[in-house]
Amino acid sequence: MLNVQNVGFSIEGAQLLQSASVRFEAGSVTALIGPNGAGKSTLLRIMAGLLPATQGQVVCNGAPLQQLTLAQRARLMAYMPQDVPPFPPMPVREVASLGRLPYGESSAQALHHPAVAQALAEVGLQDLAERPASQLSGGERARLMLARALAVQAPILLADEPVAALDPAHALAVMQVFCKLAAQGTCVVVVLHDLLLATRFCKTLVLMQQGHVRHIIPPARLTDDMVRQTYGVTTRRVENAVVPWDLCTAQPN
Ligand SMILES: Nc1ncnc2c1ncn2[C@@H]1O[C@H](COP(=O)(O)OP(=O)(O)OP(=O)(O)O)[C@@H](O)[C@H]1O
Repeated sequence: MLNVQNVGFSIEGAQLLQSASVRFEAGSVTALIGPNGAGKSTLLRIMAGLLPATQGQVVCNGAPLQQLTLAQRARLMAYMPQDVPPFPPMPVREVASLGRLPYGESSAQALHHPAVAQALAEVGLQDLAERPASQLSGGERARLMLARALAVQAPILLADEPVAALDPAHALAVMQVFCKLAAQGTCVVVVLHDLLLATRFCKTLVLMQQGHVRHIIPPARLTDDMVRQTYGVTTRRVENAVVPWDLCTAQPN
């Protein structure tokens, strides 16, 4: 569905992404994992068409991304950014309804579209729907950004650290929503630092380090050595999921 072909990105002499090639399939949840500064957000932003690749291309359903119009892209892909901006004092429901903008609906239609109510319920914000968004806590703001993306009901969902600010219950609920969407055919790509959630819920892991895609593997093939070499931490296992456990005495490669 989304084919990243030999994509690189450099700026002011710094090579942030090196010849990345990854295919993201419909009906699956893929995690982009890797340490701070590995290039995960850069790759996600290029996939969303928000940053132009300086090498290679992203092909979406057979068409290079730059051949799609902005309107086509907006309906095809929903994007949740890593940084949540301060919201104006408009109601939570209205912020979520901005996800309907790509469809040219009136604000009233968008506000009452079932996708908006569903998105708010999926992130557990239905009871705060009429509250000014400016009053939300950090985790609630992150959930609202996700609700706005979910309200698009796009076949591709790109989310940058959607659970980083969430408590365990909401983080689990959001991962379950991603799995449900994947089961309905959505291509979900999510940047995660939580290896437990990544290995438990995602079908594929794309392990990045220093601008390189190091491994594209199912969670079962994520070895302790890979984690040690990439993050400099030891691991424990809970069922089949990986938990970072201790700092290695040796520096990571
Ligand atoms: N304009 C720039 N010039 C030079 N380096 C930059 C520029 N913008 C970003 N970088 C660097 O590019 C690297 C990749 O950034 P990116 O945001 O993609 O990392 P990330 O894997 O998402 O990290 P994190 O987990 O911390 O969010 C970082 O080391 C960052 O400092």
